[in-house]
Amino acid sequence: MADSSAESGTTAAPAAATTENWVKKAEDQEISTLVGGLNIEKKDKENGAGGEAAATTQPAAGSAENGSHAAAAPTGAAAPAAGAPPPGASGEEIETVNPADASLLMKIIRKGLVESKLDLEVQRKDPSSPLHSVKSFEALHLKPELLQGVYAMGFNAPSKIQETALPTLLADPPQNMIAQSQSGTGKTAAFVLAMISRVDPRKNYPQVICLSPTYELAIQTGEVAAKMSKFCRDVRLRFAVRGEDVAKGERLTDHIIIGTPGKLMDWGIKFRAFDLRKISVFVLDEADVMIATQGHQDQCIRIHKQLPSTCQMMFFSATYEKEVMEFAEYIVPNPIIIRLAREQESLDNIKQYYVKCRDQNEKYQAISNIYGVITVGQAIIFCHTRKTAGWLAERMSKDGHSVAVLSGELTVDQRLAVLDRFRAGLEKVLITTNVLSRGIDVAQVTIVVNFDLPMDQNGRADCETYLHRIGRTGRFGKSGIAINLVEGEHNMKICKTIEQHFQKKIHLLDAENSDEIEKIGS
Ligand SMILES: Nc1ncnc2c1ncn2[C@@H]1O[C@H](COP(=O)(O)OP(=O)(O)OP(=O)(O)O)[C@@H](O)[C@H]1O
Repeated sequence: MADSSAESGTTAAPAAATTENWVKKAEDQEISTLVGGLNIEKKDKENGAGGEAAATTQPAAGSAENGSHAAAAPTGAAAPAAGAPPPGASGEEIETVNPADASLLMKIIRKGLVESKLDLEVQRKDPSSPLHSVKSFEALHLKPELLQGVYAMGFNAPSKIQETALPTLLADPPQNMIAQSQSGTGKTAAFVLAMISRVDPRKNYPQVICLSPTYELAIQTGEVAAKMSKFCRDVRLRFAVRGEDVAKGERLTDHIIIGTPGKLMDWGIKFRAFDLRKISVFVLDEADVMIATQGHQDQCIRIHKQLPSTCQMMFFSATYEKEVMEFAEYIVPNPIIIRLAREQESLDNIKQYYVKCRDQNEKYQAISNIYGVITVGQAIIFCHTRKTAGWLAERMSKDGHSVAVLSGELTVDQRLAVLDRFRAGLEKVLITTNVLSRGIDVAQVTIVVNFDLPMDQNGRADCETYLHRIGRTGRFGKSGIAINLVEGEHNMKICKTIEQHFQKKIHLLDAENSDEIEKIGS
């Protein structure tokens, strides 16, 4: 199939645009003097539009492999011609989520702290030793300039994980920590505060290093550090990321280095631009994303080997899988482990339906009918592949509906643009793939449609993805409706498996009860 994106002008923006946007974002946040001084934008251009940016932000895209580009928003879906049969699940790869991209997107679209009502679990070597917890930032006895920075960020009180983690992270003698809690609960702010607090600005050499899995994630963390240390004028930060270089023979005098493992390894081991043996704090952020990235784990271990035994190790992850914990235990001796259980999504407030469709045309018809009845609220439609998403968008657009498309080959900037438009209500319908199955909190979404039922690569029901697509947490506990388009016996089986798995009835939706949707859609 020809790649028609060029014709429609929707080809992914060059990587430099992404980079520029980060710089722009940093400037917007009044930290241009800090981040701007890094000259990222200029260096990227010199380096030919940041080749590594493409490597770090694009791996999920795979657009070169299958040659299909779905559109950015809203109508220019440049996928197969309208009327062409939509691809089934079998012939094509189901779109998978790149953890680094997903994490970045979540960070950017999140509006603030994710609060949890659930309990924090703490494990430590000596359970009888008292564990401090603070209810205010003052109680941490921070340097006044640092406290000023914290308040200037609008943080009034520590989040749940910060209450327990911060006293330990700041304690003397330093203690190692492994902390796990879902994205958005305040981990970054916690370790950044600890990093700044540990710096002795009188010593002109790097004392703290923080490893992030990708360029963009490192920049995000750097932005938080720059903001928080805004009033600590003698604390210097440096990014060790693509586009940043050290001159031959240069010895770094910055206190905190935030970067990706490859670059940090080059600077610390190959070029000896700083002495890893003088590092007193080592932070490993997004450890779960880190180990999902080829080669990063080994690089982290190589850096870690050079650190002194007295170095305080801080290890943060959003998940608590076996692999992550094995890595954590290798890197972090005698840690205090803090875990905050994830708030589970549930199907409690969701009415679930299925519509029997004989073929793709009937599926399309069902979608058109649903579109017709949404007068208030918005809908998200999930497809397996970006090809199907593009096909559906093209067809709906041709029929005069205004739809947005979000799939994996879009750059982060393009995804944000699509989401911003959708959030603003400029389109009623967002067509997407699994790239968005987690973390959607667009409050006004009332209808979720599974154009393709969630299944794994082997064609088995994927109940977890189903829950992520349509479930709501207590926080967003509004009622909603889920509609599953069921085509053929195999789909029907999947639908039944999902029903049994959650022990929640999925009702048949047909002409007799179609007014149900009208009630919810209005
Ligand atoms: N104590 C606080 N009070 C108010 N807002 C906070 C506080 N701590 C963090 N935040 C804000 O909450 C959001 C999430 O915080 P943070 O990025 O630290 O979470 P995280 O757990 O590190 O997320 P991720 O796993 O995605 O990196 C950010 O917008 C941050 O500015």
